[in-house]
Amino acid sequence: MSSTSRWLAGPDAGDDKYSRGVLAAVTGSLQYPGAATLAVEGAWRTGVGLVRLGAPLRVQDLVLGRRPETIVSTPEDLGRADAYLLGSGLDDPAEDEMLRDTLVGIADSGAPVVLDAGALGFAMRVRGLCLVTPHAGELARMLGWLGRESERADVVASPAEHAAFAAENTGAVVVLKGATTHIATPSGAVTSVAAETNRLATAGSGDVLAGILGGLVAQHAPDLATREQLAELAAAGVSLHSRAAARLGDRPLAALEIAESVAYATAELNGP
Ligand SMILES: NC(=O)C1=CN([C@@H]2O[C@H](COP(=O)(O)OP(=O)(O)OC[C@H]3O[C@@H](n4cnc5c(N)ncnc54)[C@H](OP(=O)(O)O)[C@@H]3O)[C@@H](O)[C@H]2O)[C@@H](O)CC1
Ligand SMILES: Nc1ncnc2c1ncn2[C@@H]1O[C@H](COP(=O)(O)OP(=O)(O)O)[C@@H](O)[C@H]1O
Repeated sequence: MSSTSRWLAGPDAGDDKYSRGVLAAVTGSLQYPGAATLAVEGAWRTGVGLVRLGAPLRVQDLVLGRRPETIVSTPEDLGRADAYLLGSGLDDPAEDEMLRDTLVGIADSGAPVVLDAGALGFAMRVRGLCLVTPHAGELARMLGWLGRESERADVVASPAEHAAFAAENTGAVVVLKGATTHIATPSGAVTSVAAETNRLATAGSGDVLAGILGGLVAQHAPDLATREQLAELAAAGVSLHSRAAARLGDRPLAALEIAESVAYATAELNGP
C-alpha cells in the first residue's frame, strides 16, 4: 500500500458511520455562506462517516440543500466529533464572543483540529494535533502574529522556510498552499507536493481542500499519534485534491466540481 492510499482506504465489514469518523465543521458565515457547502462536500466525498455543521441558519439551509446527509446546528450545539474543521469562510471570530468561546472550547478539547482562513489565529491554542492551511497571504499574517513581520512576497520567495518557521513556532503542521504546496512539521521537515494542474487556482478551491483534510483527519483520528503522521495524511489529502481537479481535464473548473470529483480521485489513487 502506498503512503497515499494508506490514508484513503475504504471501510470494511466491521465498520459503521461512527467508526468511519465524525467530522464537525464550523465553516461558512453570512459573508461567505458558500464556503461551508464547498468544505462539507469535500469532506463527504472522502468517505467520512458523518459530517456535522455548526453555522448560521442561512448557511445550514444552503448546505442541506446540497448535502441533506449533513447534521446541522448552531456552532455552540455541534456535539461530539472525532475531529474538527474550523474557519473556511468564517468572519473574524474576534468580532463574535459566543463563536470565539465555542472555538476556544474546541481548541482546548484535545481533539485533532484543521484550521483554515478565519480560524488560523487559534493555532497556538489547539491542545491536540493541529493542521493549518494558509495560502501565502495568510501565512504572512500568521508570521506577523509570531513576531516575524513578513509580506506575502517574502513567503512566495522562500515558501518552505517560512512554512517550517510557522510550524516550529506554533506546534502545528503547516500546509502552505500554492501551485506547489509545502507541508511542514514542527521538527522542521518539509514535504512538497506539486499540483497536477493549475486549474486548481479558482475561488473556493482551498475550502474544498480544507474539507478533504477534515474528512481524512476524522477518519484516522484514533490512529493519528504524531505530527509526522498528520503531515503524511496532509500530503495524501493535497494529492487527492490535485487529482480530483486534474482528472476533470484541462478546462475551466468551479470549486464544487472539484469537490464532487474527490470520490472518483480516491478510487484512482487507490488503484485497481
Ligand atoms: N464561495 C465562498 O464562500 C468563498 C469563500 N472564501 C472565503 O473567503 C475568505 C477570504 O479568503 P481570501 O483568501 O479570499 O482572502 P484573504 O485571506 O484576505 O487573502 C486574500 C489574498 O489574495 C490576495 N488578493 C487580494 N485581493 C486581490 C486582488 N484583487 N488580486 C489579486 N490578489 C488579491 C492577497 O494578496 P495581497 O493583496 O496581500 O498581496 C491575499 O494573499 C476566507 O474565509 C475563505 O474561506 C474563498 O475561499 C472564496 C470562495
Ligand atoms: N497556480 C496554481 N496551481 C495549482 N494549484 C493552485 C494554484 N494556485 C492555488 N492553487 C491551489 O488552489 C487552492 C487555493 O486555495 P485558497 O488560496 O485558500 O483559495 P480560496 O480561499 O479561494 O479557496 C489551494 O489548494 C492551492 O494549493
